[in-house]
Amino acid sequence: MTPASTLITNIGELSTQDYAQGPEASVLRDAAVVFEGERISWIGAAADAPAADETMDAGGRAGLPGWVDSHTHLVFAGDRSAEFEARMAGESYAAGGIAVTTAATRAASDYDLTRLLLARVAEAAAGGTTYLETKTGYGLNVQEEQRSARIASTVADQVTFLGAHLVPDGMDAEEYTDLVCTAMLTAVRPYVQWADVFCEQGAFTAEQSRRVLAACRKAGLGLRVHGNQLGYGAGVALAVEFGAASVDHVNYLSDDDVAALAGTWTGWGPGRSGTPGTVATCLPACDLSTRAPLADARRLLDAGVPVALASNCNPGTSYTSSMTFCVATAVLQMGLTVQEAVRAATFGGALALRVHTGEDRDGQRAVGSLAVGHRADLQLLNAPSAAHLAYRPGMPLTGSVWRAGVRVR
Ligand SMILES: N=CN[C@@H](CCC(=O)O)C(=O)O
Ligand SMILES: [Zn+2]
Repeated sequence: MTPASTLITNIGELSTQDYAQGPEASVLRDAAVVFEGERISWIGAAADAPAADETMDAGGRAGLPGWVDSHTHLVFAGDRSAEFEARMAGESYAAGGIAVTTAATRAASDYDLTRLLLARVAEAAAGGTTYLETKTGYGLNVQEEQRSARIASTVADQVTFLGAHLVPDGMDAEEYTDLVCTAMLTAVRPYVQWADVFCEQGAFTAEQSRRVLAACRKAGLGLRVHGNQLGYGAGVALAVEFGAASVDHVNYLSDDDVAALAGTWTGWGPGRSGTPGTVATCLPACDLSTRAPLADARRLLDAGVPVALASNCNPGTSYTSSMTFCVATAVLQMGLTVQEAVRAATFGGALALRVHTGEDRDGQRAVGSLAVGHRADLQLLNAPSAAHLAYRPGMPLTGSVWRAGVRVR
């Protein structure tokens, strides 16, 4: 049973990602945290910590918010390791592989799809992920997209409708786009908070993407876009035009794309209130698995665009939910500092999902940073500092993990 209050003390380095007092003040030494139920009730110097029902000594280990994985595709069945092997032998990635997963997903029972999803979420939690979004997109007809959305909504923190992932075999692209915007949208609507579109050659054109985004916005959904993954294109511009919360992949960006994203953040700053703009979500595990150029997160941050790091866990382009792998790659190969990478994988993801604030909205507490009133999502590393995530890549550094005050590892 979870005690009413828990004190975790002797945390050698606590990266709170709470910029209310500025970035420097967000890393505490010799710190402690108190959870009451699902929320953080106290945070500060270990020497000043109040008593609690239960105490845990962190032994000088590092603490940080649980990872917020803002981009996954976890509702699927089947295996595409042959496609991966072919890619490693020189084939290039094409959106058409999605059809293989669609066939396997449609053939799976509700029980099997739920079991697979639960196992993937448990794997992510074991790696320190305490909040995650997942998408539909392997059903691709009204009944199957609704089924994916329904199953996802029982397990994931947030669900995104991605009916516009690929035009299924045998359907005309225009007719399918109409279906996504009408009957399919109505069928999934009770189960989802967001809509997404794969705006790319081989998937949906800019015009089709625009129709999907307009219909989903009218239905009251928040928007996100898979954009600029396989080449330069309209994804970023559309995301900005529609006020999307994020545009994801962003491997091929023109100067205009970067400037447009930066423009959405005018008047907003970390630690201050204001209306957030469009987050650029980088997916390094996907870039490596598709042998694509790593998204230029350094350029985005330097231009003033907040970046999220996410796993994009899916069977085609990124079959891993390891956020520690993404963080290590961002530091070692994408030019981010350790704190920038940790921030992108915690606060950045929360910003992309609009759960970064401290308001207790519909039972939703802020995640992605550690402060009084936020959800008690904490991970302790088997290391004295967050730097070890990149200093010792591939090592089993995830120690204890709490999600909403409950120990999950
Ligand atoms: N790019 C589009 N969708 C997924 C890949 C889906 C698949 O190939 O199964 C992605 O984000 O990479
Ligand atoms: Zn994706």
